[in-house]
Amino acid sequence: MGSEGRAKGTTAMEVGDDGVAVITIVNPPVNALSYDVIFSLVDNYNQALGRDDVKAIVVTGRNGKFCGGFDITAFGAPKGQKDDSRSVDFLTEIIEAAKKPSVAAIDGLALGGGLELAMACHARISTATAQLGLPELQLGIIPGLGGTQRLPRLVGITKSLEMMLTSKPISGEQGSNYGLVDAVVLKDRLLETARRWAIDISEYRKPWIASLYRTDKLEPLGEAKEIIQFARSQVLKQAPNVKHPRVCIDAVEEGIISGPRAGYLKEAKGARELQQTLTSKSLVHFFFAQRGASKVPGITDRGLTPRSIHMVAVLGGGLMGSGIATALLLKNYTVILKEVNQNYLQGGISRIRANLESNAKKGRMTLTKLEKMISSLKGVLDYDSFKDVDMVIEAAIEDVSLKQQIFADLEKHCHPRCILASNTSTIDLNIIGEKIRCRDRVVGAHFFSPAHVMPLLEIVHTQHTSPQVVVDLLDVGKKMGKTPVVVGNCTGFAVNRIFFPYTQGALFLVERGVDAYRLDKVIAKFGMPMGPLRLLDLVGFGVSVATGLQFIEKFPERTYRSMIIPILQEDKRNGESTKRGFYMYDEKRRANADPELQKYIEKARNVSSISIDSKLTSLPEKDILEMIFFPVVNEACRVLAEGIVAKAADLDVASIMGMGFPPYRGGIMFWADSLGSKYICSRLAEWSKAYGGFFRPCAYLVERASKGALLSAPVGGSTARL
Ligand SMILES: C[C@H](O)CC(=O)SCCNC(=O)CCNC(=O)[C@H](O)C(C)(C)COP(=O)(O)OP(=O)(O)OC[C@H]1O[C@@H](n2cnc3c(N)ncnc32)[C@H](O)[C@@H]1OP(=O)(O)O
Repeated sequence: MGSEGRAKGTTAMEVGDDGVAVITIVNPPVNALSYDVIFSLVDNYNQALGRDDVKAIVVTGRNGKFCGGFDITAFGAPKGQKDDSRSVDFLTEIIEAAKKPSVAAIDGLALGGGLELAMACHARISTATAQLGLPELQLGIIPGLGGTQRLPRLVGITKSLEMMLTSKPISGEQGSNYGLVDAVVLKDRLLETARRWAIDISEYRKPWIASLYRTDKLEPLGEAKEIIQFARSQVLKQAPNVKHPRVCIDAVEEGIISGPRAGYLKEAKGARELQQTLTSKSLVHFFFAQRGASKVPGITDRGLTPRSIHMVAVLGGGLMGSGIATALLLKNYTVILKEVNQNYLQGGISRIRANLESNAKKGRMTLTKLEKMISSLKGVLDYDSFKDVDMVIEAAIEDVSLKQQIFADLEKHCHPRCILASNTSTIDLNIIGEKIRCRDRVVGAHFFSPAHVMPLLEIVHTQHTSPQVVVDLLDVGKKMGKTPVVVGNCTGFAVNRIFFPYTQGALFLVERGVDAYRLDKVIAKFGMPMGPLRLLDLVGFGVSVATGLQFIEKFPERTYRSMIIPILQEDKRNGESTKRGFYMYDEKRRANADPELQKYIEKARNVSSISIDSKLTSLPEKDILEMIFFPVVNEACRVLAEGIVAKAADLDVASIMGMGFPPYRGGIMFWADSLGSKYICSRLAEWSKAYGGFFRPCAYLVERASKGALLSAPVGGSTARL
């Protein structure tokens, strides 16, 4: 709460000769509204309102950032009743209802409580690039300082619901088009314009507007009800497992039907209750876990600064390589694409162009920008131009000797500081770099398909990789808009290691009599984008067989050997690409159940001498979920215990961004801890007795369970491979 110890942020007030008090929020890095900031803001406001030499007030934020919203680190912190009402009421009572006008001068960002503060002011002046939004729903809560009431009154119900339900901000420029912003100015004119505007309001040359009581932007009641009903049906379809989007819509609706005061009260109650939910705690955990993922002990704490990377070569123009090249071009890197022949090269370039064009079609860039990006791409068939590149990302097929040869060639043709990265998803990097001398430059840059869309980047670090190279790649990853997770070197690294048991568990259950389509439905209902069998179809059986072989070799004692996929392959069923796998696919790539699947499953049972297990055929949903996800938790525990990741939260990020684990469950380890290590271990032990090694709980899990300890509590000892 900040009343004890050092204050967490403050505000500064300066009164000018023009009679304007400028109150500046000072709480780096994003000027969040901590309780100390709120109290200081209230105190300065009261002073300004009481002073005879102050005619009007301008609120702004230090260092080009208006305000990043309520201080998320203070969520759930104990606070007295008095503090609560003081922080909620001051926007309406002290700012909006004051006898002196307020103007918000916005640069950088006005998010959450920051935008709510700005909306309580009587006008908003912004730079064109500032980001304005109410992203509270991404944290499992709703706006709590009047946002659900004021935003619809400033931009209309449709736009406000879109902004809140997607958590996406709009720019100052767009804000001006929608009516959220009163004027857009250059950064160096911001304060001056806001001051003048404030004086103009106080002297009645500009309107004195209280957003809460505006109605001119609201759609007519009948239309409003339809919009709200539509939004409600959409969130029920898209986010059935969480309630905060519905609470948000309810608060908006209350304000429209019963007036802004009633809406405000409904919002305050909803916001307070939602903060205590597991959903919100999970999403807040994910927020900090994402930011924590790029803080790697022993690497990012050495004071190294990233070197500048301009030119990147991508080796291989297949699906992965072209996706990586697209992602680089989108962030203005110069890219060299190398292929083995003209045909493949042309194919790669066409794929990149198609990716960029699809971005342009969605209105994300102009055609001029697209052409400029294409002009930053050079296709080559040899290494002649590699002497100038700062980083190479190899994205050739998963063939060890081919990759070894490529890296040996790269060492000859690239300058000695060039970073040599491989996009391999499973192969040990020490083997890939075996034939070269400069192994400190070798690093894994594991992107996920499609690379220009998927947000995760797994940075794989061997015992030879220099910390500087990891720091450089972290910087490139962030500039590409990815969330990087740094992991140690092993078969499958972190993501594929924990992903593998997910599909294996499904094959195990199906072979023993669980209905394949029911299984997928149960997993999708839990919140995964699709069930494991649909996923196997999507990825293609070739990839899963290749990965499976690596796992059988490395972890034979716990790799489940199912015959279903090889038997499907015998009939040229390779998944979605062949229009048949576990499902059959129509022209529109829609997956439909295939009655013939049963025939293949029965054949697999015969070949492996497995019979249907009557205990499993009518397994309740809860047991299906646990039998699929507990082996994943078990493998995640091994990855943590081996020091492949620095902390459990990294696995939460990896599972959400790499596997599609629902973010509102906080990630695989956070979710597991919500169930308890004891319970998970006991279930695995029970299944392992009945069904063998695939389910056997690992030593780490057994140890945590015996103490009733959290799986995410820091790991002791010196096993770390980072
Ligand atoms: C009552 C109200 O209705 C409730 C609210 O306001 S809830 C809060 C609403 N605000 C938000 O959701 C914004 C959350 N923040 C963000 O989206 C992004 O951090 C940002 C767009 C502000 C900045 O992004 P970026 O420049 O990439 O920097 P980023 O690394 O994310 O953040 C910088 C630091 O600020 C911290 N931070 C960002 N927003 C914060 C906030 N609202 N509270 C506390 N810390 C915050 C981050 O944790 C990070 O800390 P670290 O350096 O120790 O890791």
